Amino acid sequence: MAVYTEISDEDLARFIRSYDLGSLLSCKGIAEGVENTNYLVHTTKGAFILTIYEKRVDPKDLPFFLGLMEHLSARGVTCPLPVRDAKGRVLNELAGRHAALVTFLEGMWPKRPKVEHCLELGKALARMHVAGEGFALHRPNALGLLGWRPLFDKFSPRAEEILPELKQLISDELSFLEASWPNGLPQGVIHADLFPDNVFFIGDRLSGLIDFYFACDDALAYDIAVSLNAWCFEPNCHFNATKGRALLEGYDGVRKLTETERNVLPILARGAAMRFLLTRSYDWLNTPKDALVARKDPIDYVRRLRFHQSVQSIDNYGFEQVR
Ligand SMILES: Nc1ncnc2c1ncn2[C@@H]1O[C@H](COP(=O)(O)OP(=O)(O)O)[C@@H](O)[C@H]1O
Ligand SMILES: N[C@@H](CCOP(=O)(O)O)C(=O)O
Repeated sequence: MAVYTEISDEDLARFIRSYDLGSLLSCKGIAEGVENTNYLVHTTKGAFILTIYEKRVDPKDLPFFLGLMEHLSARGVTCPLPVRDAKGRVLNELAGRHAALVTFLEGMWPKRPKVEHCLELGKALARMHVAGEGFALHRPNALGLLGWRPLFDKFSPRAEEILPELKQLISDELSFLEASWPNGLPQGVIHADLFPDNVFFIGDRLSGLIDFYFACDDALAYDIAVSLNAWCFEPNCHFNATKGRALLEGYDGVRKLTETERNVLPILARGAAMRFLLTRSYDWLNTPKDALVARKDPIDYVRRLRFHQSVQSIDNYGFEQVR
């Protein structure tokens, strides 16, 4: 459950009155999610998501995230659209924190993604990358290569509480990644957290993307690596080459991958596995036991990392065999 900040009825009523959204009908905390507090709000003018920004969101990044959703939405990507208040502002305050209202998207996220979902996801990711071109604001990836070691340093003395060999594994892998990380790849705005729970479907049709709060400027192919890890492994952490191939084919049909981008996917996938292994490990060790949030298991990302370490070359992922 991700409701960190409770709001009083008076504060909520005052907040909603500052928008031209009619009368407040209901407001319910949303159980899903990890990072921010979300409420589903109904007014006489429709359904909206009220987000109160929590610990990991730096307030100076909020204009980037909210502006990006406006930019993408204006270019045909179905994503939440920030709502402006009577004074034209998208960013407000509630319960002493930064807060915004965005439009509600219909759809459900796929709990067990199928090959067809991966194909549609690949297309949507590429469309988002193309639509992101020309976005005026910039944000470096705070959880990119340069951010990994400082994050590891924050929990490394306790890493063995998760797995005895975790400290050595991360330390060796960071040295490898720092020495081999590719430069010069095509750059753009990436989502950086496009997991199944951030992609909605109505039936087999992809109906929208949400949760742009890790979006940043980085290598476009790194975003594919994040999604390969999140969508193409089975619950037992075995890689599903058919799903991987569908994701890549969907992507490539909209935005052609360069030869170099294809060839470096294995190392980008190792980096993407490292990024989520680090944040999950940090959260595993630091989330209070009574917090109303479901911690994500770091071990799933140890398994993904070990898989990519064993594969090394794009030719060994089994994409060709499923042709
Ligand atoms: N615009 C939206 N439309 C519909 N549901 C949404 C929207 N934004 C968030 N949600 C709901 O809130 C949940 C958590 O949102 P998310 O942005 O992933 O939170 P967090 O950033 O805290 O992880 C989602 O799984 C979804 O159920
Ligand atoms: N996707 C991350 C956690 C962030 O959660 P989200 O609800 O913001 O997508 C992970 O799985 O580690």
